[in-house]
Amino acid sequence: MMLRSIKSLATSPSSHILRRGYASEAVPDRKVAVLGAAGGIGQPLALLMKLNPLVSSLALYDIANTPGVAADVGHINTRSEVSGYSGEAELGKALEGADVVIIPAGVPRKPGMTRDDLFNINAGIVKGLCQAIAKYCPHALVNMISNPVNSTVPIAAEVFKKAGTYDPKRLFGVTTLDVVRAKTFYAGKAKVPVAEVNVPVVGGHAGITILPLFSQATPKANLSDAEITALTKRTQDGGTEVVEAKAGKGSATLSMAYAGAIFADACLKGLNGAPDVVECSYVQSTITELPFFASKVRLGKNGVEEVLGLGPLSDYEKEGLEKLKPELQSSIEKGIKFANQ
Ligand SMILES: NC(=O)C1=CN([C@@H]2O[C@H](COP(=O)(O)OP(=O)(O)OC[C@H]3O[C@@H](n4cnc5c(N)ncnc54)[C@H](O)[C@@H]3O)[C@@H](O)[C@H]2O)C=CC1
Ligand SMILES: O=C([O-])CC(=O)C(=O)O
Repeated sequence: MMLRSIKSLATSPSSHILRRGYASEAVPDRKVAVLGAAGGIGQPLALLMKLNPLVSSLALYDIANTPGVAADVGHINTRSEVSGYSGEAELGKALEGADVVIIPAGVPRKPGMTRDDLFNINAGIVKGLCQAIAKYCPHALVNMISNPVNSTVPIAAEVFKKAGTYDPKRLFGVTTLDVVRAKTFYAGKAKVPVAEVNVPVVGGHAGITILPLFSQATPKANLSDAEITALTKRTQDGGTEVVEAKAGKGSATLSMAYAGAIFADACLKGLNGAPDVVECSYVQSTITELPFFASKVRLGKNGVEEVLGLGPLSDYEKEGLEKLKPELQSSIEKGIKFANQ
């Protein structure tokens, strides 16, 4: 309740003094760092995090072009102080004191590529960034966006293990865009208000490893098996749909920034002690035999508070779950092997 009233104060144009007076007491200071902040996702994500009243300090890091993004975003009259950091020598300063680190650094797909085709370049980028996180902000919650998420999260875990800083409660693969898509597509097909829709999406974040659980979607709708199959396929191929539409100019950036901002906001709310913060995320998990798996996760003051189970699955979803396991397992193993060589 208190948080909500502060939020409305923070968005009221005449609230500067009130906001300073109350917000510093009621809303803790939180530093968020975005790594890859000058990119297609990074820029709109920086904007959305600048609009988030839970953020007091926003650090924007990239290998180049960050001063311009930081100067631009920094003129927006919201709570957070913005600073830009460019080049590896400034990475430590960007990370120091961060509560949440969001990583959209790395190359995106072009038509005809799979997410796994990005492995060779992005694995090394993520490894280097995670080594710096282990050094400069080992307790931060890490939100991994860089693809292939199915492998980059296991890479991050191995880097943190080697550094002696690994805490599985603090490492998240961002799969929120799959949920965002599933909600949009379901609302369209079921003709229900999109703002009311909930659909868990489990598994991983590539092709058939993305498993939307439309049998658990609310509000309930009587969709045929053929409609559920088509919705499932569209959700699994959502990224490819955007890659093809952009025709060589990259992959989803705006919808991803939106999804990334929702997930980071949930992490911040959890850190601040808000109750019942639940989002799907790809985390270390024991709900299947796979060591990393996306499912609903309850977020709290230390990151993951509870990894929630899958709930009842339809026969179609049970089949999808079995089909995805070999691919997800091999992407996990590929990440672990890379990090340890
Ligand atoms: N998890 C998800 O649902 C999604 C993930 N992605 C992934 O996000 C990543 C970024 O996508 P875009 O922003 O479209 O790419 P982009 O190429 O527009 O931006 C990437 C940024 O990363 C920066 N970068 C490269 N190496 C870096 C390093 N060592 N440290 C810091 N920054 C570095 C680049 O300078 C660039 O500004 C891709 O791997 C893409 O596949 C994209 C959409 C959805
Ligand atoms: O498809 C891609 O390459 C980017 C991505 O992960 C998504 O849009 O879901």
